[in-house]
Amino acid sequence: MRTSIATVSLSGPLTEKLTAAARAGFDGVEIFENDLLATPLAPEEIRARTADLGLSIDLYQPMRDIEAVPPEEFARNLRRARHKFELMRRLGADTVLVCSSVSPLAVDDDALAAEQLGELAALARDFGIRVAYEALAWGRHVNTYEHAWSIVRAAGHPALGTCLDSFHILARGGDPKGIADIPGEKIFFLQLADAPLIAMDVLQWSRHYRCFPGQGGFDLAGLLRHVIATGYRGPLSLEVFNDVFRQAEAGETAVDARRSLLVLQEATGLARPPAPVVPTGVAFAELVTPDAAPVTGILGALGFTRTARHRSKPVDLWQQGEARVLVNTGPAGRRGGTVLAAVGLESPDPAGAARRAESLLAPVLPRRRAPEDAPLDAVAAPDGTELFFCGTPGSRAPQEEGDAPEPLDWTGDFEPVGDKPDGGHVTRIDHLALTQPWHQFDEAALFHRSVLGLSAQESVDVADPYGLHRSRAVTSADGGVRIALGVGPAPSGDAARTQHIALATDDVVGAARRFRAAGGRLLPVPANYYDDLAARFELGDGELDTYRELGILYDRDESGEFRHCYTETVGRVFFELVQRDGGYRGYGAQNAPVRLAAQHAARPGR
Ligand SMILES: O=C(O)c1ccc(O)c(O)c1
Ligand SMILES: [Mg+2]
Repeated sequence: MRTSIATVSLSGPLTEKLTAAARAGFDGVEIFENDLLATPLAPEEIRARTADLGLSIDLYQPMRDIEAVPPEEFARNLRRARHKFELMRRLGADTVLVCSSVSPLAVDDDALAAEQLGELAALARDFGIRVAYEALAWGRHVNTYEHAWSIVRAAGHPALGTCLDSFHILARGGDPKGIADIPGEKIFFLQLADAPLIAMDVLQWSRHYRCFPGQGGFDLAGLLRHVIATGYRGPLSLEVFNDVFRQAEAGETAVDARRSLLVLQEATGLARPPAPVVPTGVAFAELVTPDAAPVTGILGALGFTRTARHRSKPVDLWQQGEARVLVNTGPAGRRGGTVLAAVGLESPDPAGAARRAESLLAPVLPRRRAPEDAPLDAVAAPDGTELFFCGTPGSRAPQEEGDAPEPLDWTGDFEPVGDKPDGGHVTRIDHLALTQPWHQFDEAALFHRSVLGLSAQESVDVADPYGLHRSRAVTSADGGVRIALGVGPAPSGDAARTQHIALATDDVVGAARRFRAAGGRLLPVPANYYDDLAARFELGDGELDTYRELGILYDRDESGEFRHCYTETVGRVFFELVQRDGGYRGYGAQNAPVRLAAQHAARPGR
């Protein structure tokens, strides 16, 4: 089916919105009246511009407060409509959206509404235009899709149909089953928007918090199935009023938007992108840094050993158990300080994972970053983190003739340096925590969920001394891959977007002691935290003292316990040591405000 996006969903002047929509691969746009009023382009120029970009103008909107009004008012409305129909003729747009009246002049009289909408449709038909009548959730008398449809049916005019908008239907708790009662050819337009499930005034909710399908809590796939069943074959159009998208870069938002539609189309059988290939583990985390010493000092104190060096680049492999950290001092590090620039994901089918990613519009990175590198498939996540699809441990290039020569084992690029591991306490990477740019949190969650096939957990808010920090983990079923996506208080520059590598250990006390004995500095935690811990939990003898001494934080849920502590921060990056016991699945969110405050306090200059 054709895809479309409302210009109100994107930021910038109309021309930028159109370019962004076209580049992201949309087939058409809904032009919002405000965008038209504000552009210096004549309607004919907009028409030419959209045509050049390969876009159709699928809808002009909105026309407001038309129906169920006294005759003299309706005469004025028709005059207004005639102007707009003339404009639409110049634009080359053939469908206009009329939303249900919010005017105090409107009366609760369906017969009058039907009669006047019929008259409007008769006028529209003279211009070759169709009228799509939409129930706003806060319409004065008409606020459900069933009601709007019953008026359209009563009017019985071929140029009058209805426009369904998922937000208005689902925000009021409407049942989309009834959509099946509408003949497909009378659904003139379909607008799709999701929204987070928050209790608030429906108009404010609609105008500020809509989001793209899959980013909120509505069952859009369920609704869409009902619409498809009617035989509707018009565009799937995104109409998303959102305060963040109004500010974010239009090109990025448009890609996020199109990805959301692809995922929705997949969920409803309208599209068949390559199936997701869920990663099974973290092959490596790669730090890029202008100066290796601070990072390798921490890694060494944590018990990591430099086991190998890249054959041709200034990249070292530091390893402990199954945890592998690459330290790259190449040119990239001279730009942005110390950052977690790349993640290697172990995949049972790296090429399939890459095909999935590409089909969902993930930017594909060159397979070889240098001629001597193993040709790994890689894509960029929304925050720019490079994701490499690596083979699973032990996987080799297919050896038989005709097989693609894929050296899936990236470690082949590395030459052992002979240093032997000396027995630290770290076993593997438990999770990676990546703070996202302020405007990309929802996009990042949808990206990791849909592109990588990970499951998104509940989003949690934690207090930071300078604002709120939101966090949402995306994980594989067995916890082999866990990525905690976060977003800090806005506006936060790149430097404030911390990233951390959480390292699993079976003995966090031993690991912390080893780190300290080797000269590492753990994040100090205030005494008040431990007084509170004593009040909340009955811990064993001496346990609390040990935690207090080392700065270990503690949490417990129904299924298990969590103990964790933090290193100092280098550039944007720090490390966490975590010990999970029992089936604890969280990340210590309860402790995050204390940790965030301690990190602020530890910043140089405070
Ligand atoms: O918020 C509004 O006014 C508005 C306008 C047009 C729409 O299609 C809509 O869903 C809402
Ligand atoms: Mg709408």
